[in-house]
Amino acid sequence: MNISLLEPIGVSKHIIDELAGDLIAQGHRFTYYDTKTVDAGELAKRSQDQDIVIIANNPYPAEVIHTAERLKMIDVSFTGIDHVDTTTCKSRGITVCNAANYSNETVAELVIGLTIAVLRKIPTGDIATRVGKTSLGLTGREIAGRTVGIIGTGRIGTVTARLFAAFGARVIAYSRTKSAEAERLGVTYVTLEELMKESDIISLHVPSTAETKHLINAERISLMKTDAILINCARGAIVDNAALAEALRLGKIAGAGIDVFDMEPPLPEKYPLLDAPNTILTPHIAFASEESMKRRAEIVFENIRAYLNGTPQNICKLCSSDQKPQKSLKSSIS
Ligand SMILES: NC(=O)C1=CN([C@@H]2O[C@H](COP(=O)(O)OP(=O)(O)OC[C@H]3O[C@@H](n4cnc5c(N)ncnc54)[C@H](O)[C@@H]3O)[C@@H](O)[C@H]2O)C=CC1
Ligand SMILES: O=C(O)C(=O)CO
Repeated sequence: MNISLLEPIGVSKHIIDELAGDLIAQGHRFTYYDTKTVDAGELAKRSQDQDIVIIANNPYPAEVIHTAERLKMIDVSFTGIDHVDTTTCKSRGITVCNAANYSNETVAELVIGLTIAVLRKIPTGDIATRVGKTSLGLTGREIAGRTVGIIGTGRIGTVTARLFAAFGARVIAYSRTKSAEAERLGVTYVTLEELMKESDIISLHVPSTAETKHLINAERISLMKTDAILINCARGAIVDNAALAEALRLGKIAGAGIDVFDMEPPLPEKYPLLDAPNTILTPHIAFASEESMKRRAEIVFENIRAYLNGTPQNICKLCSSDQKPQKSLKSSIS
């Protein structure tokens, strides 16, 4: 088989060589590209004559998939596969796998970090200290005793629930599928409306699909308490970010911690959240730790071995339209 890693995945060439060693020994041809590309034409060139490709950040659109006539498997070194044209993959019978589980703790820890940074006004405190000011006006709030609402209790949402529970928060959740682990931790499932109304801290952990686009819109934001905060380490499209920025500016909610946007950073100068008050922005780094980078490289190569052995793992649902929106939890838990 021709196997190509089309762009770097956050570990050194040395680690990639080690991970690809047994595939090469078995007679597979492995190609490694160490330059990033955002150009679909170049991506198509790199994909030509390949049976299996490993991808990362770059969108993998229909035009690229169509030209890669031999393609059988796309190994996405991400958790989210929203940048891959899964409809075309489905029609071509191409298997799409992801790197599920590689960054559960890493993402959940950034959620906690952003929450504390917003509640305790850490960036403002940092600036105040450097310009010789006092702690005046920097009284923060604790996580302990607050209600945290987790939207999407899958792999990352469940770890996030565990960390918040360890801080002494009451954790409630809304999710298409319930997590037995979350329930064991004492998480209570509620409707989305109840979650929006009752939570002091809301953290998003659903994938970006047609159903979750602007799940958090102006109407739902208006249900939030005026002293509540929103954390988004999932995908930008899940939130109507113009509506969020407006709510922050008008003081309808108290703050936000945002790692993901409608586009990948760098953000345009006029991006709505850039001047929103009490808001901390990070440039899509929730996934990125030394530990998670190593894990995801191992997982993508395990995915290839499993596929070649006829026991594929981490296969993704290929069409978001397969997923039914959740109207109320009772009617849709699977
Ligand atoms: N900012 C970052 O660096 C990273 C972001 N992510 C994002 O986090 C997302 C979640 O990852 P995992 O927890 O591994 O996914 P997962 O598939 O384990 O969990 C997703 C959860 O969302 C629920 N869900 C899906 N559609 C829903 C809907 N319409 N309404 C209610 N619930 C719904 C599912 O039932 C499931 O419980 C990824 O899809 C990705 O977009 C993941 C890794 C890093
Ligand atoms: O793994 C993911 O889904 C990510 O967002 C990594 O950037």
